[in-house]
Amino acid sequence: MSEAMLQLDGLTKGYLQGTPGAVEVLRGIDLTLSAGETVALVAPSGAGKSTLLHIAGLLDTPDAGRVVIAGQDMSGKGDRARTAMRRQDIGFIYQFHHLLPEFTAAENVILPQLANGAGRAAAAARAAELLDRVGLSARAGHRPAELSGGEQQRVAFCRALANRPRVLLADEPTGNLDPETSDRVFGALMALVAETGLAALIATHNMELAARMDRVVRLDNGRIEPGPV
Ligand SMILES: Nc1ncnc2c1ncn2[C@@H]1O[C@H](COP(=O)(O)OP(=O)(O)OP(=O)(O)O)[C@@H](O)[C@H]1O
Repeated sequence: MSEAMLQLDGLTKGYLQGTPGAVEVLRGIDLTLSAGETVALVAPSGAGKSTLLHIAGLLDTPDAGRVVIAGQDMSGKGDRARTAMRRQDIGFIYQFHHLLPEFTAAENVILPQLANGAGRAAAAARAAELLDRVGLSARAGHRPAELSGGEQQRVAFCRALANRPRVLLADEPTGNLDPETSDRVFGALMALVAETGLAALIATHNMELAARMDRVVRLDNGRIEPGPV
């Protein structure tokens, strides 16, 4: 393990403050992931997992505390700096994959690379390599509607890793995959983590997968506790 890649310091976040429905979701989150480290985030429903992933991924801002990515403190940074960091250095895999329906699997993996300044040939080669690693070469020309849910999820995985992010944030990335495919996708993810030194924070309810990561942490009552769970 080497330098900190994702550092969350004293994050707090509440909703509807000052109203009777006020909820304090995060009450002081401290969590650091090193380069090449995989951490399973386990949380009961409603504990604030999405809130935490959104703040870590610069899609939302905390009430207090800071998010440091690859040594850069992102608190107080403007929209442009946050967007640039998100595009270059953060990969997201959502529970619902949000693929672009009018584009093929390959194009869904190519487009974020073009947006990040890659050339077309290099982007296409990278997309082909990633799709191959998750067993989808034969589906590269299919649109999302022509793919199964698990196949769409695998495309989302390739898209998230296309720009070689330094941080990967995932919400149940293997949630709707059968055990064998889940194993394959997880294996591909682990290999990519080892090759690229990215830091991966992966929310999952799958204890078997969680146990294969470097560390398990539990989010409960607004705080992070170390595993076991
Ligand atoms: N915009 C909002 N306004 C008010 N309350 C919110 C808002 N977003 C989330 N909450 C509340 O904050 C809490 C945490 O929500 P969050 O979506 O982060 O949970 P989660 O752990 O991801 O849940 P799940 O695993 O069930 O998807 C919940 O009690 C939710 O009702």
